[in-house]
Amino acid sequence: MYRTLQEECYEANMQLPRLGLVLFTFGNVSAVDREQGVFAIKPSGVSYDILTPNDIVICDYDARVVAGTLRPSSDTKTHALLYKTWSDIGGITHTHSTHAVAWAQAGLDIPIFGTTHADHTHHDIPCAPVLTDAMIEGDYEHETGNQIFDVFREKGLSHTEVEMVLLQNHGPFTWGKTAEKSVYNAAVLEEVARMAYLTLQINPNTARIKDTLRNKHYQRKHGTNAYYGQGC
Ligand SMILES: O=C(CO)[C@@H](O)[C@H](O)COP(=O)(O)O
Repeated sequence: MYRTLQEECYEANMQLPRLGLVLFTFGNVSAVDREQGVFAIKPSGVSYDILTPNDIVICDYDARVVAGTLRPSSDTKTHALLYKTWSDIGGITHTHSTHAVAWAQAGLDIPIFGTTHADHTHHDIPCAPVLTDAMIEGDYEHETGNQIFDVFREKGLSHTEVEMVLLQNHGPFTWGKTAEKSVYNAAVLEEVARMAYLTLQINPNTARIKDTLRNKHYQRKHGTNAYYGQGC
C-alpha cells in the first residue's frame, strides 16, 4: 500500500550521504502522498549504511505513525506541520551540512551575492530566530514548524519562491515539489552557504548582487518567459 512512497523516501534519503550532506545519522528526508494523506520519513537514529525501504515509517499530518515498526525521525512533527500547512509541497529535507549550519549558528540570513544563489531564489536565505525557552521545553518540534512560518511571514516571503530556511543554532530545512527536489535544494543551500562564507573571507564588505542581474538570473529560470534548459 505504501511501498512506492517508502521507496521514493528511501532513495531521497540515500542521496544525503552520497552528496556529502550528512554524517552518521544526521538529517532526514520525507516524501508525501497527498491522495492517501500520509508521508513517509526516515526512522530516527538509523544509519544510512543499513537503512532499507522497509524501515521507512508512514505518518499522518498529525505525526501519528500509520505504518512501520520503527520510531520515526525525531523531527517528524516539524515535517507534519509543514505538510499540513503548505499543501503544495511534496518533500522535505533536514540536514546538518557544515556551511548551512555555520550560518544558522551565527544567526544570520545568507545574503544574495551572486548568480548561483539568484538562479535558485531571488532573496536572502532567511534565518529564523531561536525559539523561546517555553517553546523549546514545550512541543519543540511542532514549534520548530511555526518558527519557519513566522520568519516567512515577517519577511514577506513565499515558500514556493524560497524553498529553504535556516533555524538559528540548529540548521537547515528545505522543501520542494518532490522529496528529490528537496534534497536538490539542500545541496544548493549548502553550496550557496559555502560560497557566501568564502566571499566574505575575501572581502568582508562585499555588496549584494545588483537587482537587475539578480532578477535576470531568477526570471530566466523561473519567470513566465523562462528559457533556461530544454523546457518540459
Ligand atoms: O536535529 C537533529 C538532532 O539534533 C536531527 O535532525 C538528527 O540529525 C536526525 O534525527 P533523526 O531523524 O535520526 O531522529
